[in-house]
Amino acid sequence: KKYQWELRFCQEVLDELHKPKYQLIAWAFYQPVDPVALNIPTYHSVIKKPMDLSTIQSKLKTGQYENAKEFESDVRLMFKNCYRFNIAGDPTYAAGQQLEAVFDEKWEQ
Ligand SMILES: Cc1ccc(Nc2c(-c3ccc(O)cc3)nc3c(C)cccn23)cc1
Repeated sequence: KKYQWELRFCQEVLDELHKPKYQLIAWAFYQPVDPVALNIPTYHSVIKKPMDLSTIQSKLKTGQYENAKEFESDVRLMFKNCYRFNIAGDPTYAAGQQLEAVFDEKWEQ
């Protein structure tokens, strides 16, 4: 199908974000935010649509993305959530900015 190569590129970009060289800035995004573990009980009242790299990976593997646009909007949602919940200048906010820059670089390659 014509979207096959698009989705193959999405996997390539996702693999890039998981590379060890980005671990320092990506690790907070590997798994869903755990409000209990992180002691942020307000998280789910602030963030209506949580998103993270493991959820994106499973959606890609189970054919839940029709095309690259749908994949990209989940990646952007993940970063928007990070900027909405975290405070500019905080480590996680800065990590999100840096990881989004890596994504942008690879995405528009
Ligand atoms: C008190 C407090 C303040 C900020 C945070 N941010 C944060 C987030 C986070 C990621 C994405 C997101 O949309 C929201 C939060 N992930 C973490 C992790 C893995 C460790 C430490 C802090 N972390 C945690 C606790």
